[in-house]
Amino acid sequence: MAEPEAASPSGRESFGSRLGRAMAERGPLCVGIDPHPALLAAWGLNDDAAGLERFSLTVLEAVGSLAAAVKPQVALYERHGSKGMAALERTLAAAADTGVLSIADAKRGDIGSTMAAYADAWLRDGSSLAADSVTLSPYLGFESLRPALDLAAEHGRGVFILALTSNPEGASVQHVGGRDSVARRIVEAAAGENQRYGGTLGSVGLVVGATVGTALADLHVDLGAVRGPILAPGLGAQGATPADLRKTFGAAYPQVLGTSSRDILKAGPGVRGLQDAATRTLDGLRTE
Ligand SMILES: O=C(O)c1cc(=O)[nH]c(=O)n1[C@@H]1O[C@H](COP(=O)(O)O)[C@@H](O)[C@H]1O
Repeated sequence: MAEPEAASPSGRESFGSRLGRAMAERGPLCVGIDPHPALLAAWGLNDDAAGLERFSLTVLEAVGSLAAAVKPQVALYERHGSKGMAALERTLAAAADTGVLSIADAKRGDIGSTMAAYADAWLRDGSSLAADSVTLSPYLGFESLRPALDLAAEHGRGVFILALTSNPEGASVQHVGGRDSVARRIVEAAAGENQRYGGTLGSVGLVVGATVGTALADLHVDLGAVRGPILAPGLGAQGATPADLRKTFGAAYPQVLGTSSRDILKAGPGVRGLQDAATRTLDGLRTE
C-alpha cells in the first residue's frame, strides 16, 4: 500500500508507512489483546499479572506473524496495578520482538501540559511503555493532543484518534452539530495533520466503529480525505461483520484496519484455535 519512507527526524520509517506495508503483506486485521476476567477463567488462567502475561504471550505466539497489528487493552492490565502494567510492558516488548505492530489502547486525552506526559509514556523512545502507536481521545479539544501528535511524528510512531466510536452512547457527543458535527471536525483536523506525512498513509489514524452504520454518510464525513489508517473496532462481539465494514466504509475501505478482540480470543487457549479464528476473520476482511 504505502511506499517505504524515512519521514521522522529519528530516521525511523513513519508509522503510516510501516502499517501500510504490514496491511499490504498480511491483510487488514488487528487482533485485540483484551484479557478480561471471564476469558482468563475460560483459558484456565488466574486473574493476576502472571495470568495476564501468559494470556498475552499466547496471543502473540498465535497471531504475531499473521496479523498486521495487535492492540492490548490497557485498562485490563491497569486493573492489576504496577504488576499488571509490568505485564503490559513485557507484552509490548514481545510484540516488538515478534515484528508485529502494536497499538496501545489507552484512549488518553488531557490538557496539553499533561498530554505531554502521556506522550512521553506511550510514544517516546526509551519508555518502557512505548508502543508503535496509541489511541487518543480528542474530546478535550483536538489541539490538546498536540504534544502526542508532534512526538509521534518525531519518533516514527502513530496515533489513532477517536472519531465515531462503536458504542451507542458515542453519538450523543460525536454527532452533535449535524452537517458540521463534532466527529466531522475531528476527521478534518486529522486530515490536516496528515499533510506533514508523505507516502500513501499518514501516521495520524482515526477510530471509526464497524457498527456506525450510515453515520458517515449522514454526517457527510469524507474519510478518503484523511489519508490515514482507520481502526475499526466492533467486529464479532459487538455484532459487526466484515461485510458491514465494506458497506460502511465504501471507497475508504483500503484504509481500514479491522480489529476484533473477544470473538477471536474466545477460541483460546490453544494457539491453533486462535490462529484459525484470526484467519477466518482475516479471510472475511480480504474477500467479503
Ligand atoms: O479504541 C478502540 O479500540 C475502541 C474504540 C471503539 O470505538 N470501540 C471499541 O470497542 N474499542 C476497543 O476495541 C475493543 C473491542 O473489543 P471486542 O468487542 O471484544 O472486539 C475493546 O478493547 C474496546 O475498548
